[in-house]
Amino acid sequence: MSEFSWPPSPPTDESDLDRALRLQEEKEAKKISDEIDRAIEKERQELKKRRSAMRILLLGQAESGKSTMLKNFQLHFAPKAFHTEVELWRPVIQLNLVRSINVILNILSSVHDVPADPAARRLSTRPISPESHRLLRMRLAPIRQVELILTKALAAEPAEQSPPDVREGVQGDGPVGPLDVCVRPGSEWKTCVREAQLLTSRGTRRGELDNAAGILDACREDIVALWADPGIQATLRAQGLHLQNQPGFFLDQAARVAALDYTPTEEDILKARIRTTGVEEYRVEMETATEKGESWTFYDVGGHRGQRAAWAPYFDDVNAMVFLCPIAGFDQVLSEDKSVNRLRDSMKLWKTICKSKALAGAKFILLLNKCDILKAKLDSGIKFSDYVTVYEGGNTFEDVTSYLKRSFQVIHKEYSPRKRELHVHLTCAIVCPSRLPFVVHPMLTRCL
Ligand SMILES: Nc1nc2c(ncn2[C@@H]2O[C@H](COP(=O)(O)OP(=O)(O)OP(=O)(O)O)[C@@H](O)[C@H]2O)c(=O)[nH]1
Ligand SMILES: [Mg+2]
Repeated sequence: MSEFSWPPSPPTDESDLDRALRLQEEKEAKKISDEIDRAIEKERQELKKRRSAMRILLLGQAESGKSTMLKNFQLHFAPKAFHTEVELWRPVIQLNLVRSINVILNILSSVHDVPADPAARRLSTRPISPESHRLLRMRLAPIRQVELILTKALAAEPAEQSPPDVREGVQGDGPVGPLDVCVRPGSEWKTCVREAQLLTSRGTRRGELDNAAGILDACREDIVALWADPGIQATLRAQGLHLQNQPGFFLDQAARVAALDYTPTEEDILKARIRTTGVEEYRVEMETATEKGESWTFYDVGGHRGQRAAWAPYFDDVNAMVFLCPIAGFDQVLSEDKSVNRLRDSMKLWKTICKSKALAGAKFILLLNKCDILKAKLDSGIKFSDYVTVYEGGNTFEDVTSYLKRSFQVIHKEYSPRKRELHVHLTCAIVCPSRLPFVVHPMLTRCL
């Protein structure tokens, strides 16, 4: 036995009385130690129970990154559950890709002359489409069928086809913009995809999803050529279209996404776009060693203006509120109201949330999101002060973000019904592995 082992070995000359006393002391010591262990375990269980009761509300305007932040959180804390759903995201991402392709095809047909009949061509005032574009459009015509198949498989709403208006923040007038994938509330779309995939795996007949994947694969080279074509890029620029900054942009990954054996990566899933409708409840059953056994409930809301009335019933009952502001939207307008600047809408919304008495007891976390796009915009020369005219600082990422941080903090201080701590972070929700869970989790844990 080592000299440090406990309890120490009794002396060799121990008398009967000493032995009885020693055994008594050891019994007492064990009792105390067991009590301490029990108290620690009880505290641990109680903490776990309280954490299980953790309810977090995610708020922010549409496309601010709420659902993405939740996916990122799941990826980190419940990776097994996240990975069981990888296959379900394939048709969503394919649909995201296909909608971008169809937007380009719509634009090409709206700016170029198409009539095959020479007489009609002569009468048209529109520029003649280059032969290469005409051929691409012809060969990519089956992509419209793919959009129909995937829209049906996801039980999604069909997208507006015209006008093909996807300038910054302008996604058509209709309820579903040409790039937005809008499915039924909750995870019903997952059930639909599961059913469609089951049909395919039974092999009784070729599933619709297989047909869609087959067409996409056959069109792969043309899709890549469409996006790489300098003439098409120039047309998009001339129309003020920056598809790269739009949600669910996968054209730069087309060769991979359109392949028959495509499997979504974690990053693809974070980039995939599905518009949230209503308020969706998600339970994240934590799998990581320290948090194992805990279950956190998130309420992920739809951020479109028409959805915001549904938020209020959830205010009373949450421990924490995470507000996302997509700060890259300073030069964009809302898709639902083109007269409203996105950043201004976010600030107004923030003020309303700060003022809310029902949320007065909740901890607040503010995530200034889409920092990657903000940086790219500022670096490309877009002037922040052209859109926020009161801003007099430099056009650097650091200057702009510290101004935004201050502005949000001032609103919070001024309008909160009572003094409350505010945690503010600059984030990019599509990065993985991300710092986001490490930032958000400790702050949420402190809310208990
Ligand atoms: N580049 C970039 N894209 C992001 C970031 N965060 C989210 N996105 C993308 O932005 C799009 C919209 O994000 P969502 O999470 O669906 O937005 P939301 O707030 O849930 O929107 P609603 O459900 O309509 O309220 C998705 O395609 C995301 O992948 C980010 O930090 N950077
Ligand atoms: Mg959402």
